[in-house]
Amino acid sequence: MTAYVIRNASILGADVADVRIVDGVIAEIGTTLDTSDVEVIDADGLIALPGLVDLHTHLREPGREDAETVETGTRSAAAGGFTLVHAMANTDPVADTAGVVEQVWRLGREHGYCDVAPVGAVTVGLAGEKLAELGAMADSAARVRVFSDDGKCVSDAVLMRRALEYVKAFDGVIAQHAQEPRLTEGAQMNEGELSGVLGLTGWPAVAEEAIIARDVLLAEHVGSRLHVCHLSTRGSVEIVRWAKSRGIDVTAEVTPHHLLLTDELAATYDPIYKVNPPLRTADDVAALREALAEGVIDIVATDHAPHPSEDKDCEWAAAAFGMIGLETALSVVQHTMVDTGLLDWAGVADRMSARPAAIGRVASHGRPLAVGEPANIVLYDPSASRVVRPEDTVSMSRNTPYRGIELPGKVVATFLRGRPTVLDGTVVDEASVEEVSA
Ligand SMILES: NC(=O)N[C@@H](CC(=O)O)C(=O)O
Ligand SMILES: [Zn+2]
Ligand SMILES: [Zn+2]
Repeated sequence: MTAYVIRNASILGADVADVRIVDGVIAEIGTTLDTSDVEVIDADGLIALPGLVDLHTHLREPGREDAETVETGTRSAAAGGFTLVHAMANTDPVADTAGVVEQVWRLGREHGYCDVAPVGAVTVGLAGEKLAELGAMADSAARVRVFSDDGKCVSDAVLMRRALEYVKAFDGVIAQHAQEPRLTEGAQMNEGELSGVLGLTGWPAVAEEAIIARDVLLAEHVGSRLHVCHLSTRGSVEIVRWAKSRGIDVTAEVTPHHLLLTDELAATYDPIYKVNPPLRTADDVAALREALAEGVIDIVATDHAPHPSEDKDCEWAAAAFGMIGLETALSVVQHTMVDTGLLDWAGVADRMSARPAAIGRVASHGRPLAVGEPANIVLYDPSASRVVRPEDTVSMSRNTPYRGIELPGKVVATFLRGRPTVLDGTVVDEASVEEVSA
């Protein structure tokens, strides 16, 4: 394996140092390291962060390979600075057996752009009727620890209780898509004054908050671990804050789009802004940013949801919910959290690498940048900027809500166990990379 010295990187946005990578591991960190017999990566002006970890990615394979595959989705992830993504279970077939999760895990290993940790479904076929083989998925080669019916809510309280109880045996977590189904029948956008004006059925905040309130109480009752997917309202923040103050083992994520965009975009009737949960108000956005800074919201997760143009380029009511996000996540977090003074780069590393790995119980990612640790590293230029163009995306799908928007920052390089998956801002093609040792 090629050895590297990354020269003059600002480690977590602080001290400037050189980083030596040998055999996939951080071998030395210091100033003016010897560069004989290594490839030198010039990181002047760049920030070094630990490889990012996404707890919520839709890779679409198996079943919707016209939207994304494990190969294209992990390329997109690498381009965004990620070294591990958790692949959501709402595929076709659903990832509700050891066989399917092992297939997804194996595809991730084969393509090698970033690691893939499959999420297992909570219920068979996401149908919300009976528990899937949680234990078999946990014991499989994929070692599943995160279970979710994402896209659908586990709305039956008894099933949710059973699932929370079951995963305790292997330290798993239930990641809930908090959406009370009866309160959101036919829902199209955030419920408020604007939904009335636009004539689109509203998705009230209470539909999210009621499920989160129920679930934190269930998690407390059975002494288990709950994770809240894509939390989107001020009221949800207050419930999670209350639950944490009681010692309930709950964690929560916010997406980049909910940190930046608001429901007013629905007035365009452009379904690029149609997402679940819906874009909320500016007041919600302010609450989400503060909660992420404070740590009440633990992590940023992309909810990268690729859809082909035929599922998005149609009238609002008929369009699919979801937007892509892997390649813009770090830029949106810089814009909303760092450039606003709410979070420093060490905080970004915590919310986008260390904590998501900890929630997913993945020991080999989210590690500090320190000697002896696996060389999962992203080099990021915070002074760069770009106007987002859908045609520049590495993802197979083009449904980015940031089209035409100027965002700061650029991922210059990503290293996965010492092997560059991105160099000079470009994904390193498989053919030209060295074989990773198994
Ligand atoms: N977020 C979305 O709007 N869509 C997701 C499902 C989900 O995350 O709930 C999808 O799978 O497309
Ligand atoms: Zn969801
Ligand atoms: Zn999702």
